[in-house]
Amino acid sequence: MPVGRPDHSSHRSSQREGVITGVEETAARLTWVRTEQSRFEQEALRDESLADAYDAAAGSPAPPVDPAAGAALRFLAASIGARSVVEIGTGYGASGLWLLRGMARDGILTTMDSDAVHLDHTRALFARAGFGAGRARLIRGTAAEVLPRLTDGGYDLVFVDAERRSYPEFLDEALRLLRPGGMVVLHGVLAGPGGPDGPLRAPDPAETAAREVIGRIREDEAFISLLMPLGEGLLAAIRR
Ligand SMILES: C[S@@+](CC[C@H](N)C(=O)[O-])C[C@H]1O[C@@H](n2cnc3c(N)ncnc32)[C@H](O)[C@@H]1O
Repeated sequence: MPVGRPDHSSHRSSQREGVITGVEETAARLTWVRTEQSRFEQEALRDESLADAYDAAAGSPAPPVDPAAGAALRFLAASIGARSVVEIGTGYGASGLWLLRGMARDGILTTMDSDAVHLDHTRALFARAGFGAGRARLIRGTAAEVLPRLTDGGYDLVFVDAERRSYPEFLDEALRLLRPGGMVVLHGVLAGPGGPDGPLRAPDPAETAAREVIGRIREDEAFISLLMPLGEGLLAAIRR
């Protein structure tokens, strides 16, 4: 019986089918993930105050954390029963509201922004949401001006969402402010078109700074850390 070339065609077509099935499964899974995420987002936006914050920030140069990242902030604040929280970068108040919703009922949020218009908007927003002056301190100024006035070791959580090129300095300040076991959370650490091997373009100072804090936190055994691909990248770390 002549021995012909082995026929791989059925194997190839079943491989192709396998690949197609795999692609379809991945696509179906992604659709499901997006659907569930958007359900969470829709749920969050039923909260009128949050919806106001997102409306006010739309198209502004102070983009809010997206609802998935906001829900993570609320969760993190609740998980440590945060009573004293510092926020760098108030914006139009979305992240502040998420934090307040997770904090202990008598917790106080200290939030700062260099822009008075953002603070005025957020003060009114917080008041409408039931968080008056007793629950939130809104301070006008740059982080460099305000942070040195805050007490060492006095805070449970520090959230950073402003001027990424200053993240290394903000991390140093956050570590000074946190009590032992406190948590620092930085937003935007995965923003930008960079990739694992570095972008094929001139280095961007904001991205370089973000990479520096990711590296510092990852390599320092004093931290228990978590990098979440939510929003523009949320990096949380607890200092033992
Ligand atoms: C990305 S927005 C914050 C969005 C806000 N966290 C939210 O989720 O709604 C950044 C904010 O930081 C403020 N900002 C930028 N650089 C700052 C600095 N060095 N110190 C204090 N605020 C700063 C801007 O005015 C802007 O309102």
